[in-house]
Amino acid sequence: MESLLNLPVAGGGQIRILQITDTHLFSGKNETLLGINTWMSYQAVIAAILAEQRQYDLIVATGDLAQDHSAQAYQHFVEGIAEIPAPCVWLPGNHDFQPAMFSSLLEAGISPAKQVFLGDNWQILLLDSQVFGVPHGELSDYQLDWLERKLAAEPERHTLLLLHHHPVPAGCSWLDQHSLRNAAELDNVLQKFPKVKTLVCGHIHQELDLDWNGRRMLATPSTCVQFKPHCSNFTLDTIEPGWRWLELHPNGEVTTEVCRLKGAVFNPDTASEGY
Ligand SMILES: Nc1ncnc2c1ncn2[C@@H]1O[C@@H]2COP(=O)(O)O[C@H]2[C@H]1O
Ligand SMILES: [Fe+2]
Repeated sequence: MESLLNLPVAGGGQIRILQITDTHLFSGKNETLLGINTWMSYQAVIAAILAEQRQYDLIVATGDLAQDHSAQAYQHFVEGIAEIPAPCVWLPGNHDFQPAMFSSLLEAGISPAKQVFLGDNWQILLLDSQVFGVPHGELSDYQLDWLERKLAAEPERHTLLLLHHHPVPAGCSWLDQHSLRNAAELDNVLQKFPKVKTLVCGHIHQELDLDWNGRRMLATPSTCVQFKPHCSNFTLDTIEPGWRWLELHPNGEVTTEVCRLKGAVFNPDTASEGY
């Protein structure tokens, strides 16, 4: 688990990251979540990413990759991601089953590294905020200590911090009960490290770009169902599945954009009340 991935960066030092999140895949490729076939929407997202012809140095998968705990679901994830010519790293979400996730992804050559050096200026740290069996998140003392050690050991590097659960209210009260419960403890650690300016999460199935005590907190659409922003009760959105690219600049700045599929091909069952 302590393994470090050290990736060279070509050209002018710009680092190009692709974020894929909340694929919610099943063991069967015909299974659906709230009316959307998650394998088909994932495949459509991968095809759209390839059609854009952007180059990536790294893919980050930010949790809820499987919906049913099965090894096959993780193998389906690999089948899709293998089409994009870049290494991939991952972290778990509330729905993931880490024994199957770890071994299926490792067997496919996907590194379990939770620290990635990208050239000389940047690192990516991936946190595990899963509390097994419940939708909300929490960072264990081990995770918080690990984070502090990794940040303290690399004071010159800019750090992009990834975790599944949102540490700041998203504005949907039904989702905010499932947020990172001990965000204040994360904040305490990060206050010592002002070079951590950007956090990226998944989980809330919507695009978000908020300030969190002077840091930027980004959230990204799922590759399947979308949740409607600013709703108190569970509400699906009919906006298309998506993904995010990020460019990390040598001076610590981050450029980013969310992209979505075109055309209303994947229509969720808006009458459903949860899962
Ligand atoms: N109707 C609901 N009310 C509250 N939470 C829900 C509802 N339906 C699903 N959830 C949980 O909310 C979570 C938000 O995103 P997840 O994909 O992690 O998984 C979801 C479920 O665990
Ligand atoms: Fe989640």
